[in-house]
Amino acid sequence: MNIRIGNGYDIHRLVPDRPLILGGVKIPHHLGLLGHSDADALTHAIMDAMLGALSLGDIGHYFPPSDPKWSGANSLLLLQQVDELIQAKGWQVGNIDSVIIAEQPKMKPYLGTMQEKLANTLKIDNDQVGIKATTNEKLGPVGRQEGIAVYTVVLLVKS
Ligand SMILES: Nc1ccn([C@@H]2O[C@H](COP(=O)(O)O)[C@@H](O)[C@H]2O)c(=O)n1
Ligand SMILES: C[C@@]1(CO)OP(=O)(O)OP(=O)(O)OC[C@H]1O
Repeated sequence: MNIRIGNGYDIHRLVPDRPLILGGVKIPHHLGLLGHSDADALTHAIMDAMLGALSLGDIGHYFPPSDPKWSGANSLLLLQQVDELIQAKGWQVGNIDSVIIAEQPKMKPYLGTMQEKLANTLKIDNDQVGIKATTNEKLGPVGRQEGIAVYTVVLLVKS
């Protein structure tokens, strides 16, 4: 088989005094995402989808939240490591499709820069990285702006 598909999901709580980082982009907002690392839920969902596509477990296995080494970690650097892992097994990213679910702030002005940063990290073209945003129509914890969630699908192709 020359293609494999994986899906990823992540959610992080929105709290004061933390940066809001998604796809390696720092987004101005009065709340940020809580986590052991930089809490970049978009990059985390992409890594989980890449690992899932090859049945390689999840990011917690490679970067345990209990390990001080990953405190404040830049998730793009973790993504680079996951990419190296799949490449060593003979695979590369074909395309990514992600949706960020956030009531606020508006993501649209930052989606292009997220796309560029993720594509640069993975050494693929920008048009191989799709990122969309939607609100949760004020429903549930995401709708109450208690957190931001991300769903991702990744297609891997044999290199
Ligand atoms: N955090 C968000 C949420 C949405 N958008 C953009 O607004 C459009 C409409 O969103 P609805 O949830 O009301 O359907 C959406 O298609 C995005 O273009 C955004 O930028 N940031
Ligand atoms: C990358 C890690 C490292 O602690 O980041 P966290 O900020 O803990 O985020 P989470 O998505 O809960 O789990 C993944 C972890 O492996």
